[in-house]
Formats: sequence, C-alpha cells, structure tokens
Amino acid sequence: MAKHDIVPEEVPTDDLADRVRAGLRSVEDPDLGGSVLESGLVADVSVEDRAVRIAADLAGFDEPTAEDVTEALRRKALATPGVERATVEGETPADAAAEDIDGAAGVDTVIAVASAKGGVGKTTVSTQLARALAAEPDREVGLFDADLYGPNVPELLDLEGPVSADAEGNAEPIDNGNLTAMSVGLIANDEPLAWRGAMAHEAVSELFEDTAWGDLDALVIDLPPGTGDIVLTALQSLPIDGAVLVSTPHPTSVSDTARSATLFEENGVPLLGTVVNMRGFTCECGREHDLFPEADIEAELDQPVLCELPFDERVRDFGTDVPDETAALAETVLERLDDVGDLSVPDHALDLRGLPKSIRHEQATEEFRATEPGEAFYLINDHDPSPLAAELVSAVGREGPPGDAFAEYAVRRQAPDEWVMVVER
Ligand SMILES: Nc1ncnc2c1ncn2[C@@H]1O[C@H](COP(=O)(O)OP(=O)(O)OP(=O)(O)O)[C@@H](O)[C@H]1O
Repeated sequence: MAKHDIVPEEVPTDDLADRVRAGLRSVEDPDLGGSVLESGLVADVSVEDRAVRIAADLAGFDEPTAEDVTEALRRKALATPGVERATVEGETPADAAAEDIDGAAGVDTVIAVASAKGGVGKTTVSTQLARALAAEPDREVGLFDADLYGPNVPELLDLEGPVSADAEGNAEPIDNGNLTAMSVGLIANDEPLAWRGAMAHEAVSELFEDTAWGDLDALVIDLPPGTGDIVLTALQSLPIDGAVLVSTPHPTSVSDTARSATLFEENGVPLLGTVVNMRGFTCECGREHDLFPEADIEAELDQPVLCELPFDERVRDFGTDVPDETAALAETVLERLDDVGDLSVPDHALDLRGLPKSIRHEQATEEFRATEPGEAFYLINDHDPSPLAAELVSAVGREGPPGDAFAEYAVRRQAPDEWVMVVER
C-alpha cells in the first residue's frame, strides 16, 4: 500500500506540517547539537498539496555537511504519512549578506551603456541619457562613470571632488543639480592608471556598492569599452536591469558590437537595443548625408535600434539642454525596460540557492516532473540555470532545445545572484 493511501483524501495542511515538524525534531543540528527545530536551523515548514517545503539555514556549513543535513531533512519529511514530495530550501550566504547595508539598495533601475570600441560616443550617450531621464521633475537620476581608463564624465558634467563619506563610510556622489554622479575619475584624481592591476576589475563594483546613491529611480552606468575583465565583472556583479549598446554605423564597430551583445546575453543581462551614433551629418547647405547608407544595423545585431544620432559638433555644448533625439531615446529605453522587465516569481518557486550543488539538479527535475502539464514551473538559482533546462526536457520525455520543447521557456537574471527560469510543463 502506498503511504498516502493510509491517510484521508484531504489532509489539513496545518496538521501535515505539524506532523513533518514532529518528525524533523529527531534530526540533529551538526553544528550546535540538539534538534534542528530548536537550534533554528529549520526556519519554516510549509505544505501545499502534499508537497512539503523546508526552509533551512545552511549558509554556515561546508558543502558535504549541508548535503547530509538536506538529505536527512528530506528523508524525514518523506517518511511522514501523507507527504508525497519534499524540498529543502536553504538561506544563502547572499541572503545573509543582503542584510548588510549597501549604498545602491535604494536604486530602482540600473541601465548600463556599453560599447565594444572606444571613442564611439558611449560617454556622450550616457550623460545625455541620464540628463534626459532627469528632465522629468519627479525622477531622481544618478550617473556612474565606471570607465576606469578614460573617466570623462567629470569633464562632461563639470564635476569636481573631493568626494566625502557619509556616516556609514560610503562615498557621497556629487550633486550636479538634477543629477547625482560618481566617477572613478573623482576618486583616482589624475591617476587612473593607478587602478590598473589584478584588483582593477573589482574596483568598479566596489565603488558602485560603496557609493551612497540614496533613493534613485534610475541610475545610468557608463561602462568601459570592450569585452575585457572589467566589463565582465561589472556585468556579473552589478544589478543591471538592461543595457544600451552604442555603435557607429562603421562595419567594424557593428561587428564588434555584435560580440558585446553576445557577452551581455551570455551573462543574462537584457539588451535594450543599440544607439547608432554619428550615423550621418547635415552639411551647411542643409542636406543630410548618411555615411553608411547600406548599413542595416537592426538586422545585423538582431535587436532594435533605439535611436540614430547625427554627427553634430555641438554635442559637447548641450549642457543641461536635452535634444529631442535624446528625450525620445530616454522614453524608448523606459519602454524597453518594461518589455524586458523582471519575471514575476510566485511564492512557490523552487529556490535552489544555498542548497548543495550536488542535489540541485535532482531536486529541480523531481519537482518539475511533479508539476501538472500546462502549469508553469519556476526555479531560482544563483547562476545561469540554462544547462539544467536540457535535463528538464529529457526528464519529461521531450526532445530538442527547451525553447522548442516547451510552450513557455524563459531565463532571466533579476539580480547578480538571482536567476529565474520559467518552464511550462
Ligand atoms: N554625435 C556626435 N557628434 C559629434 N561628436 C561626437 C558625437 N558623439 C561623440 N562625439 C565626440 O566623440 C568623442 C568621443 O566621444 P565619447 O567620449 O562619448 O566616446 P566614448 O565611447 O565614451 O569614448 P571612450 O570610452 O573611449 O573614452 C568626444 O570628443 C565626443 O564629443
């Protein structure tokens, strides 16, 4: 007889949760001794449709110990009559660290501006975009100049140090009227080369996090050019909601931009589109000239062109004026952010973070198999869960890439340590 046959059809979930808790009482906390319930290792037990979820604080254990504790908790839960499935979810070191106050905690939306090549107008676009966003009176906007080797934002915005620290020791951004800004150039004075070296790539994310941004609606980051270590670390560690790429219409700039686009996609940062800078110019007689009339950049990069900016020598003298093209760019960027916005994650999503890596795949496939056909399965992980999707395909006897095998399949990085995957079973 299957064990769930010996309990009534409808088991009140509170009773079942109590019975699971009673069973867990005999599992010992390997660190503090005594029961995992008394020691606080098990923070919560919840039940839905005979499926048990145990929230456990495994952050302080090494991998093998966390694995043993997880297995012991699952076995005990599954041994409780009426329980069909048991999942253990761990509080991650990242959850614990989230309690630390981070200078960027009050920032709603982070937009990165990047280019594969130097000199294509990335800083120009970043500052204009930030100014255009800040032109809306109710919107608080910041600009972070992460370009270690050519921090030009202080010059463009006419910013000067010194940078002072607030009571928590975080750097105060410089107030530029309607914008607040921080630049590695303000910290490194005239010696940006001093940032070179093994730790340079970490310096960008440290300065970002150690800046007291306050409550901002939007923060624009001017990334360094290229696809090197600094950009990669910034992509992986900063909470970027979407990226704007800047390219000129020149074929080499476009093909380099395609490489940047791949890097962003591989790191789960949504691409908002491309700004094509210096597309053409208007001569004194008033005629417009397109320098590369054949270039179909939208098709080549397979992503939207957000706007095309002409070559305009007045570009450095706009000051706080917002040209029509950049005002429209800001609106398009906000619309695109809505399009690529975070997936809304239900409470019952399977959170694999904090669990020993060796059991994550098993838990995910088990839970996915138990999902009703046609229902959406949500999974949260601390790194890209895409490789797991192939296992889900075969777990339910399907074939092909996940995008073809399932009616709905999406992976989104909501925060540096929060990747969400949704798959329709
Ligand atoms: N649309 C434009 N029309 C005319 N000049 C422009 C335009 N966009 C940028 N420029 C000029 O081109 C130069 C490079 O621009 P910018 O500093 O914005 O590029 P970048 O990509 O940030 O460069 P890097 O990161 O390599 O320092 C600047 O002198 C800038 O004033």
